[in-house]
Amino acid sequence: MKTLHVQASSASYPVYIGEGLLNSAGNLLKELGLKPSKILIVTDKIVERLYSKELLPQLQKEYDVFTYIVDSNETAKSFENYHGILTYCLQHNFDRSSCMMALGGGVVGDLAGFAASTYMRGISFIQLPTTLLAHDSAVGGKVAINHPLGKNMIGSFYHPKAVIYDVLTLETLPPKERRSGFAEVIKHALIKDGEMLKWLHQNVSGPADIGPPLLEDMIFKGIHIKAGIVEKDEKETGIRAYLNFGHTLGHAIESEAGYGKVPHGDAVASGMLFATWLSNEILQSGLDYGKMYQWFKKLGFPVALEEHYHTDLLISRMTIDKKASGGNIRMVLLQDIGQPVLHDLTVDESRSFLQRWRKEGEL
Ligand SMILES: NC(=O)c1ccc[n+]([C@@H]2O[C@H](COP(=O)([O-])OP(=O)(O)OC[C@H]3O[C@@H](n4cnc5c(N)ncnc54)[C@H](O)[C@@H]3O)[C@@H](O)[C@H]2O)c1
Ligand SMILES: O=C(O)C(=O)C[C@@H](O)[C@H](O)[C@H](O)COP(=O)(O)O
Ligand SMILES: [Zn+2]
Repeated sequence: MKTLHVQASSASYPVYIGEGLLNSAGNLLKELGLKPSKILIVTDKIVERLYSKELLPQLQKEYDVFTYIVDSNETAKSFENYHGILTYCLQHNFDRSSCMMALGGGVVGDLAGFAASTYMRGISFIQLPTTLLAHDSAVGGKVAINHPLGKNMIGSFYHPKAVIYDVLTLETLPPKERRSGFAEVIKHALIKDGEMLKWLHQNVSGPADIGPPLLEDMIFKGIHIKAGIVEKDEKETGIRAYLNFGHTLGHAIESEAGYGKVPHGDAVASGMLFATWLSNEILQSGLDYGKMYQWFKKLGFPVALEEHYHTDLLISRMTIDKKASGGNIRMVLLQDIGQPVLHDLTVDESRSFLQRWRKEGEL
């Protein structure tokens, strides 16, 4: 088992990464000094079927354990499920010393984390990630649900007490979800670490390479980069916005398509291509857009926006992005690999760049 520590301004906690950790979650809780009166495991239908048998028996020996199961996709980050979890906790007499555990990917992590952050003004929360993407979502304390008008619009900053990452669970992760998670791995490399980007490029040339033996290293390196940024800027007053590279357009695609239609990482991959092209246009960064485009294409990411996406509608979604300020759209661009910068564009400029990228960015 490898352990990383996140040392944010308001909280510090361990991230355990290793094989078979779900079986020892009960012992890890004890090591953390947690003695929850009750535990609510929030999970989705697919993950419950695959992994509740690994987690539940040992917890049930010592604790009063309940399970709340949601649909297995982005639509689960809803007001209805948020309300449902809180109601369930009240009905089952959860108190301030109770604990919530998110078993699954970023969807249940964000949903359960937000519920935990507001139930009785905050109860303990543990992340048990089971997707590659969750190397990003389980660390750093952003928790949220979606609004029909925009992604993650209702949320808070609330750190888990620990992240327990059982990498054996990734063996059952479908290729589409591996690819989606790999987008966030690439993002971490692009914004911080040129050497990591080279390593990824050399070792991952197609979808089949997004698996063992590289997965654990990708997770470790990605979390290391993310934790380093969160430690310096927990509440996104500055550099944390770099972690949003590719997300300004990415989130607009997800909400415009309808939640659950486009995997988060696929949308972010399109957004990263646009932001890379834009960096060359605006900052003359000289990034190798062609190489990135061909790599993304081989990996199976959507490299061009499907025609049904209306540019004006995407732009109007981008104006309600959380980074937007003073009516302008704030983009994360790259001066170079590992050198992100924030750049504001007017709505008209954004529209005209997006129109041009849709024509000129497809190779
Ligand atoms: N809070 C953050 O900092 C942060 C960071 C990145 C992404 N996110 C959010 O994370 C969400 C996406 O997370 P995700 O990609 O993990 O999606 P997800 O949680 O929907 O999981 C993807 C799919 O994989 C299935 N699955 C999960 N684990 C599995 C396993 N081990 N084996 C087989 N199937 C498995 C799930 O049932 C689901 O169908 C988005 O809502 C995004 O906004 C949040
Ligand atoms: O942790 C962060 O900060 C991120 O931006 C990580 C992103 O990958 C993630 O998708 C996050 O949920 C986006 O946050 P938002 O503030 O743009 O909703
Ligand atoms: Zn993301």
